Amino acid sequence: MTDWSDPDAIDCSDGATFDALLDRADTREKGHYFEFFAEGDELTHDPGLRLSQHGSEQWMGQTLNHDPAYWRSDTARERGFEDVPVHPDYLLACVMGITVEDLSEKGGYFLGRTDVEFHRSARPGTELAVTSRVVDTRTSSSRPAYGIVTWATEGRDRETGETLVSYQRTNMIPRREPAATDGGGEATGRPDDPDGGPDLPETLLAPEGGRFEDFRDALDDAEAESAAVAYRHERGRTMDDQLVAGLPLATLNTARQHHNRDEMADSPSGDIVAYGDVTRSIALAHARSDEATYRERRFADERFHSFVTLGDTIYGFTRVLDCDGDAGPEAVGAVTFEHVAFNQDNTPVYSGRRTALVQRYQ
Ligand SMILES: CC(C)(COP(=O)(O)OP(=O)(O)OC[C@H]1O[C@@H](n2cnc3c(N)ncnc32)[C@H](O)[C@@H]1OP(=O)(O)O)[C@@H](O)C(=O)NCCC(=O)NCCSC(=O)C[C@](C)(O)C(=O)O
Repeated sequence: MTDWSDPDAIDCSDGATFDALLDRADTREKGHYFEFFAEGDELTHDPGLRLSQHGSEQWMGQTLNHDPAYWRSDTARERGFEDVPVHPDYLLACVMGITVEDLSEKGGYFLGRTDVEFHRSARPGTELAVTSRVVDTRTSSSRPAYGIVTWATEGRDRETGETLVSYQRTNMIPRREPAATDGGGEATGRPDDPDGGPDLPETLLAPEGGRFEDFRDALDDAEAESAAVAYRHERGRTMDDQLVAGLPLATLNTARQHHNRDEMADSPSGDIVAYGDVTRSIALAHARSDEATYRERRFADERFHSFVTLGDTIYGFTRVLDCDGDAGPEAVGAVTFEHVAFNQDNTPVYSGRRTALVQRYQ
């Protein structure tokens, strides 16, 4: 009779026997299926994460976000920070990263996010406390293997209890008992146009520079010429392993989509995909490199339209929607942009509206 306490009871040299053994073993599952979530449920996310200067600098370097206020104390102070804070994209990615184990580790893709508000900046060393509330659940009509869940999430400073950032995000989440298989067709790669809104005019203007007045003057010119203020950014960034797998893991984002090629081979994307926050941060970096950003304010209507996989290159396109000269301190004005990230085939992969305070000419 086999002695099951014998360390040699598992014969690793015999592939077929081991295969049969795996077949009989239950898998201790991670994450939750769609059915787990009920509207109104509150979840406290336990993974500890301390925002670090290294993490922030690594994120900024890899995503091309080079705003000196997040690297250097002299510029940080000039811009009204007490000290060098972590970059807001890193903060947001970390707050979301540590929710993944509870909310979306089971799989299914990040579809969109809205009402992203930065309440205060965070210093390196801040320990996070993150909670989420289930806002909405519904089954997907086009992809019966999935449900669609929306959560409201708040990231706080664990020591002071102050809210740092809050948002609502929506994911596809696999159903425990899918109505059918995947059910959906290939992603179209075309952004939805929920309003069926008008196309952009023929004439697209670019602002002369990156200061508040440049955006305001461009909008005034565009109105006079029935044009739009919309332009491309020159830089591109090819998705390598560090971006696709490394950065999400550094934020404790355990979604298999980013680091398990084996599991993802049978998924709708067929391969690992970039964390949405990495893709968006790269496109925003391209846009910020063409503007004198003072402070990030808020994001709305963020959508992830198509997969980004290893080897794809991310470019940015920006449209200026609005300028508000009365917002924020005297030396700045608020500009609302629509940013689109697109790949080497000009396929949009992300879009979202962003309001930032932008410096004026002194
Ligand atoms: C997923 C794909 C294949 C679906 O492609 P499709 O052609 O089926 O597309 P769809 O029409 O855009 O959407 C399917 C359903 O979702 C709904 N929907 C869509 N957007 C929203 C939204 N914002 N709010 C509410 N609902 C939304 C939409 O209304 C529809 O509902 P229906 O099935 O009942 O008709 C396609 O959209 C795609 O390729 N998207 C890109 C996904 C992606 O790469 N996301 C980022 C990476 S995953 C990630 O970062 C993971 C993370 C952060 O780690 C982690 O959550 O754990």
